[in-house]
Amino acid sequence: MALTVGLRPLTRALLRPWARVPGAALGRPAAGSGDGVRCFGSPRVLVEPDPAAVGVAVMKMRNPPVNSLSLEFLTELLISLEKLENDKTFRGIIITSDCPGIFSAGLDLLEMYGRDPAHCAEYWKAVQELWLRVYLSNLVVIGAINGISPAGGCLLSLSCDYRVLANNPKYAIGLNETLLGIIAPFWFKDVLVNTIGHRAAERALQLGFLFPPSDALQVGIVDQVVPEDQVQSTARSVMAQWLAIPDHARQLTKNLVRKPTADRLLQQRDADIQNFVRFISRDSIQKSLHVYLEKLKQKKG
Ligand SMILES: CCCCCCCCCCCC/C=C/CC(=O)SCCNC(=O)CCNC(=O)[C@H](O)C(C)(C)COP(=O)(O)OP(=O)(O)OC[C@H]1O[C@@H](n2cnc3c(N)ncnc32)[C@H](O)[C@@H]1OP(=O)(O)O
Repeated sequence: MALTVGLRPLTRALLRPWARVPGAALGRPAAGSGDGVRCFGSPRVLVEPDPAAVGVAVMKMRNPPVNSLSLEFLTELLISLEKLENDKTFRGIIITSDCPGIFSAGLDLLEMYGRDPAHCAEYWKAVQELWLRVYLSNLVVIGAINGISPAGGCLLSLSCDYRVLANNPKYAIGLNETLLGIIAPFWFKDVLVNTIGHRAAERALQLGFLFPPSDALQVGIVDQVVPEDQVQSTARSVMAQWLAIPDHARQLTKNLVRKPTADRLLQQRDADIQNFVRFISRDSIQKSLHVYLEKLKQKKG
């Protein structure tokens, strides 16, 4: 039976079909242009132009305590990314965190636990949308990963064009869904397989590996590991290298490489939402989430 996905006005305004082709005309006015200071403020997403690099924006996630991807946070991220995408003065974004020690704790478990099917459907649609937005962005997207990034946080990192991870043993990265008693959806899995290969992904996904920096570099889930105080400067240097390539050639090539993976979701978005809602609504899955949330609470003592 088809689910009725009732979207709230803000989310509805934001979420629209994906048909972006690199180089295609973008239909919205340039956000923030004309005032000389392009700064797309929102409560949880700080976006400012990089003072040291023309055409580069730094996007800082600040949804304390752990940058969990709640529906509101996802919506703000989407709005900021759309503004940047539509502002032709920007060619690249560095995504980083404003929460010390945490890049992102992944999807907000409270959006999936004890919620009704309509809410879960709306939430999952926003998760899909953020992934598509980042994964298919025409901009160069560099992840300056300055904290731990499990599950959805790892997917966000994997969707960047390049990942720089701070060398701190606490900053583990990986798709750890099985540790929560849930599973990574096929498009999370596809992105991991594309990045680290089939066999490594098979092990990592089943065992819910969270790779510390040295292992993360070795398996290829990140591209570079650098001292913590050099993450931002390294991301800037890498950005300069990527921006040296003509945009149209880079964008078309990115699309060539990434479109087949994105299309697998685009061709079955509604079915994916229905599968998610059915799965997450199961008693056994809700029980697993409850146990995991309790463990997080108890950890505090
Ligand atoms: C055949 C069937 C087919 C079906 C197909 C459908 C497939 C669909 C399947 C479903 C897929 C769902 C995918 C989910 C992906 C995810 O992203 S799940 C989230 C995974 N995240 C985590 O495991 C991280 C959990 N958090 C932590 O490990 C720690 O919090 C931390 C290491 C990030 C930080 O530690 P610390 O600094 O010590 O802070 P804490 O005290 O632990 O946390 C502070 C505060 O935040 C709350 N919190 C932490 N993480 C989350 C989160 N992800 N969501 C919501 N809330 C979170 C934590 O409970 C604390 O809250 P309180 O202060 O106690 O209120």
